[in-house]
Amino acid sequence: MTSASTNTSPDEIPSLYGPGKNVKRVRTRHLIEAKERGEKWAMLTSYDMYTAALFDEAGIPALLVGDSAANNVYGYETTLQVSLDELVPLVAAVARSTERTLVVADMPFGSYEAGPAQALETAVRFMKAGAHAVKLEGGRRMAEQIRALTNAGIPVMAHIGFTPQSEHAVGGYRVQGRDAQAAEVEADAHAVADAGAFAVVLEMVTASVAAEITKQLPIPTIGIGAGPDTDAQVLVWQDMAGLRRGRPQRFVKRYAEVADVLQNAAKDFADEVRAGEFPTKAHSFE
Ligand SMILES: Nc1nc(=O)c2c([nH]1)NC[C@@H]1CN(c3ccc(C(=O)N[C@@H](CCC(=O)O)C(=O)O)cc3)CN21
Ligand SMILES: CC(C)C(=O)C(=O)O
Ligand SMILES: [Mg+2]
Repeated sequence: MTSASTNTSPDEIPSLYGPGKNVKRVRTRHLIEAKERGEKWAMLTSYDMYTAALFDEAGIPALLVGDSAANNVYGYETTLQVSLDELVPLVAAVARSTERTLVVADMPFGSYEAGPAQALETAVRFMKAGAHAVKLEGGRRMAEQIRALTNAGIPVMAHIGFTPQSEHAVGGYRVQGRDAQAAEVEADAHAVADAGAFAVVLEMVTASVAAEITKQLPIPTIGIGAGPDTDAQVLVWQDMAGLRRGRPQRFVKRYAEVADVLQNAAKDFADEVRAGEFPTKAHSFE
């Protein structure tokens, strides 16, 4: 994609691939090197061409095609309902629309739990669609899958702490790592790093446990509701940009009110059509 849609030159972007870095395509090693330099970075979700191109041009070094497409694209109640067939075309669209960002495909519920062979089959579909890495939920219990994918040349981002796909086993949306549970989350973090994961998402983990894990692991930690001390942060873009209405989760900060902008545009359009003000001669053909 060209930069026609923004006026930001790639050279001005203060990021992993900013001035002097000249990184053509962000690789997993760049994210690991950023940790070594103490450079923090941001990941966003993306599920379509325009957001992918805009976030790529904005210097976001990693984009996640999340299974959160379930409730942010497809209108399902939870992530449990979205299928691999529904996610593959979104991964392909994001991959086609970006030049430099690392595209991570989130493996949906039911597409990897059966074992390494199933996980490999799923990951291969995503890589053929254009992904550069895959993500899966689970710590110690997914070590075999992480190792199998890594051995096949597929970078794996792990996801521990609160794992939405296991909502029903976990007993709801609950903060992980309090009290005695801290040791469990830490054991998961070490297990995924030892199994070969290049990064790990920590979701709704207490800030102190996330900080401790971040200090101990050689790979970057990416927090969502995990406090300020992880190496990176991730948010669902519709939450971050205020496209999703309603009370945001505690861990969300809204950086725009896109819902208002978009709805006002729709209202203005409809008002002008009703009033006979649109289209004018300028929008018409002789
Ligand atoms: N739009 C969206 N944002 C997300 O962050 C997100 C998704 N969708 N879908 C997949 C998962 C589900 N996630 C979620 C969704 C809701 C809460 C939530 O309601 N949290 C409340 C209560 C936490 C508590 O019980 O203490 C909060 O206020 O943070 C948390 C994680 C994170 N992911
Ligand atoms: C919230 C992030 C980490 C995620 O897994 C998703 O968007 O599906
Ligand atoms: Mg997910």
